[in-house]
Amino acid sequence: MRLGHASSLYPVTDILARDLDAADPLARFRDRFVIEDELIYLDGNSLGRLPLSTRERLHRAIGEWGTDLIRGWDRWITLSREVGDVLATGVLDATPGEVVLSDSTSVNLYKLAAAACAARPGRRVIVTDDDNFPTDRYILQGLVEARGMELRVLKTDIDLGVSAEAVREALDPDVALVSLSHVAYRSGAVADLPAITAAAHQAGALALWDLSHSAGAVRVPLRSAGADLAVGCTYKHLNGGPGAPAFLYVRADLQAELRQPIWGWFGQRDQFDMGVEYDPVESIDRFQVGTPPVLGAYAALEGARLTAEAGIDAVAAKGAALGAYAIELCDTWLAPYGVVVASPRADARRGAHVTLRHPRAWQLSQALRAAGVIPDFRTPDRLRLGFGALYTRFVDVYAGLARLRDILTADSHLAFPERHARVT
Ligand SMILES: Cc1ncc(COP(=O)(O)O)c(C=O)c1O
Ligand SMILES: Nc1c(O)cccc1C(=O)C[C@H](N)C(=O)O
Repeated sequence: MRLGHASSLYPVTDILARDLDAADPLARFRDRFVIEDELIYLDGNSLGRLPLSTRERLHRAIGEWGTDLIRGWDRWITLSREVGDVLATGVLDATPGEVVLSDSTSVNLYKLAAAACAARPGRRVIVTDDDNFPTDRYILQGLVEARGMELRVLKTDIDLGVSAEAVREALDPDVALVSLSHVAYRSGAVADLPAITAAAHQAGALALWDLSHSAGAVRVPLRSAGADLAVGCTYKHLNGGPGAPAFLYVRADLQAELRQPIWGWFGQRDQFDMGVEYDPVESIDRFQVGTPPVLGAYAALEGARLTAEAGIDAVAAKGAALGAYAIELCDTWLAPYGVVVASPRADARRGAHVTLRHPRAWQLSQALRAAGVIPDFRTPDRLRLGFGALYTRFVDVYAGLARLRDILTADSHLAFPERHARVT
């Protein structure tokens, strides 16, 4: 599906949107989700929609709890690996045995960052950027404080993301780890994972990627880039549901070498022998900690399977096309009202969300909600529109931006109170 780039291609009717939906190879996947109203949901990159199969699977899982009781663990005990393998092969371009479902993204980031630093003794710097997601920055701040290390924070253009050049300049023999987001949460900018990973390796450092906004949205070239480490959530583009467990990736040849700091019994060799001393297995399981949340893991499994079934290439192409269409409509309709595209314009440099800048973004977000459109507000003045390739239609993008245009035309957002500045 290709979009042109001349605004004149977009007449102020929804005919093109309807044509694009008619030609969309993923259109049939929308029926696989619970969608019971006319809401225009453009926030799937905070929380994805509920797949029908997940609702059904969770009912079944609860039934299994009721009848199987402790015997259910015969199956549940390997569920985290089962989901990991679906993610590895169907979503992330990794190998079975390199990904496991575990904990939250925050906790996984801590585990892998600490393991990486321990594997590079004598090096005292972690490199990140000032627009990395808050939890990433906080986890790294805590880690360097605890280990007597230093956090080297790159200044980023928040619309364009972190550049490989900037990372290269920050590297020296003191750097143990580079920890960045692949797709930036605010702008959707895609970092050059292969180039940055290669630069980190050249400097003798490891690279750790947060894939929360990438998994199920864009291709993640872990294998071809020789990526070391990654973490990410399953509740955004993977539609795993609120609080669904996160995943972590460790390249196969690094697994036995790395030692993570939370020594739990789910990483232990012969777990049910209840050994006295911690003796972790050599596989990806050594990065697990404790009992997995089984219901959330089933939800993550169904979500991951849906993306794998659709195919990540088709998913990425649709996300890019929806974004390109939103950008065109913004240029055509919204630019005269002072709305500026605050995401990379090139499809290859953008994930599955588009961010718009406007001084009254908060009020616009409230007015949109009142008009049946759910966007996200992000500080300081950003309206973020997330596209779920499996369920967002081009007519949704059209209607969402048409309502934004109407709000701006009527100044109806001014009726909503201003947001008191809070720094994030
Ligand atoms: C890039 C990124 N990392 C991490 C998180 C959240 O991590 P956690 O699930 O641990 O709250 C988010 C969103 O909440 C995110 O966008
Ligand atoms: N994880 C979230 C939560 O627990 C509550 C509200 C929102 C979220 C999000 O996912 C926010 C999202 N990561 C973001 O990029 O802004």
